[in-house]
Amino acid sequence: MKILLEDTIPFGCEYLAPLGEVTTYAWQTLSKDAIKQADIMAIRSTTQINQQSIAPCPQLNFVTTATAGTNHMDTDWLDSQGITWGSAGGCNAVAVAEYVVSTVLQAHKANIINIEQCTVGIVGAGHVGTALSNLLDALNIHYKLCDPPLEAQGDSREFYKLQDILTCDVISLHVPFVKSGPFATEHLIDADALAQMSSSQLFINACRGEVVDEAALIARLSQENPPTVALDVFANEPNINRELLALCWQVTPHIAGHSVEGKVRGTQIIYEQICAIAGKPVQKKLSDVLEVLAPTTVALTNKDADSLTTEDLTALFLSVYDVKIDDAAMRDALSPLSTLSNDTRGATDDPAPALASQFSTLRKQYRVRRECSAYTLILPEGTSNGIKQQLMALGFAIHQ
Ligand SMILES: NC(=O)C1=CN([C@@H]2O[C@H](COP(=O)(O)OP(=O)(O)OC[C@H]3O[C@@H](n4cnc5c(N)ncnc54)[C@H](O)[C@@H]3O)[C@@H](O)[C@H]2O)C=CC1
Ligand SMILES: O=C(O)C(=O)[C@H](O)COP(=O)(O)O
Repeated sequence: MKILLEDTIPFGCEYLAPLGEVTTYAWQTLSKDAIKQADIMAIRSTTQINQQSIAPCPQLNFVTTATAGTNHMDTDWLDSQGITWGSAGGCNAVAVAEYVVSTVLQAHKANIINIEQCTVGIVGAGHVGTALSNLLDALNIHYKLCDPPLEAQGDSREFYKLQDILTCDVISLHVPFVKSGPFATEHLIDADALAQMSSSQLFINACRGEVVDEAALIARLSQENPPTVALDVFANEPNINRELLALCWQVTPHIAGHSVEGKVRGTQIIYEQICAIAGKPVQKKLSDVLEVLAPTTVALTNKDADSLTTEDLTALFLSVYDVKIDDAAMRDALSPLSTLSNDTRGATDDPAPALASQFSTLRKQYRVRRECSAYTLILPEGTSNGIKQQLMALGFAIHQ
C-alpha cells in the first residue's frame, strides 16, 4: 500500500511506516506523478483536493486530512469517484478553545472587555464551540451558543439567534466554511452584521477567513466606533489581505489549532483510520510520542478562595499559552512587507508573494505549544478544593 504523506503531519512517518510504503511531500511541490502511484493520501489543510489538483489518480482509494476543517477537499468530487475520505474532527478543539481564552484574557488585561461581567457569543457549537463553552464554565464566564443545524437536530442545549450573539461582549466564530445550502457560512458575518458591532465588543475569527466578508470588515474598521478584532484566519490563505494586519488588534497565522496535542491527535486519528483500511491493529497511542513535562510549582495570591482570583488565573493561563507571542511574531515577520506602499514600488516589487511565503513559513515553523492538560501543577499547601476543581476543569493535573 502506497501512502502519500504531507510533510507537516507530525510523527507521520513514525505512525504510518508500519502500514505501507510512505512517501512525503510538501504541499507547494506535490507532483501529479506521486499522486498517480498513491493508494492513500494523508494530508493537512494546505493540500487542495479536487479534480484539477489531483486527477488522474487511478490507485487512490482513501484521502484523509489530519484536521477538523474539510473545506480544502472537494468531497462531492471524491464521492463521485468512489474515493472514500476522512477527517480528524475534534483533534484540535481544545487548542482553539485555549486560543480564544488566551485572547479573552489579553483583552481583559487591555481593558477592552471585563471578564467579570461579560458574555461570550459562540457561533458554532460543535467540537470547538463545546470545548470553549467547557472552559468558560470553568472560568465562570457567561456564554450564549448559536448553532441552527444542531438546534434543528434537537440538541438539548439552549441556543440563540445570530442576531442575539451580535450583542454579546465577545463574538467568537467556530463554524465550517460552507458555500451553499440552508446553513451556508460564506460571509455569515457581512457588512450588516459588522455594522451592529461597536467598540465595546471583541470579535474573534478562528474558523475560516471566508466566513467573514473581509472587504466589509476593512470598511468597518475604518469607520467610527469599530469592534476590536482578533483574526487567526484569513480569506485566500496564504495570499492574505495585507491591509487587515494593521487594522486588527490581534493577528495570528492560522495557528489556533496548532498545539502539539491538537496536531498529534490529528495524526493519531488518521493513523487509526488507515489501520482499519489496511486491516492492521492499532498499536500506537498518543502517549508514545507526547513528551511528559515535569510538574510546575504555582504561586497563588489567595489559595483559600473558592476559585482563582482573576490575577492568578490570568498569570497561570498566559504562562501556558500567551497568544500575544504569536501576534508579535506575525507582526515582526509580516509588517515590513505589509506596509510597503503601492505608489513607491515597481511591478517587480510586489510584496504579495513574499507575504504569502512568510505566512506559510510562520505556520510551518510554529513553536512548541502544549495544552493545559500537559501540565501537572504543584499548588501551595492547603489550596482550596474549589481552586483545585477549577484547575482540573481547565485541563490541568494536580500534583498529589
Ligand atoms: N484556526 C484553526 O486552527 C482551526 C480552525 N477550525 C475551523 O473551525 C471549524 C469548526 O471546527 P469544529 O468545531 O471542530 O467543527 P464541528 O463540525 O465539530 O462544529 C461546527 C459546528 O458549526 C455548526 N454550524 C454549521 N453551520 C452553521 C451556521 N450557519 N451557523 C451556526 N452554526 C453552524 C455545525 O452545526 C457544527 O455544530 C472547522 O470547520 C474549521 O474550519 C478548526 C480547528 C482549528
Ligand atoms: O483543523 C483545522 O481545521 C485547522 O484549521 C488546522 O489548524 C489547520 O492546520 P494546517 O492543516 O494548516 O496545519
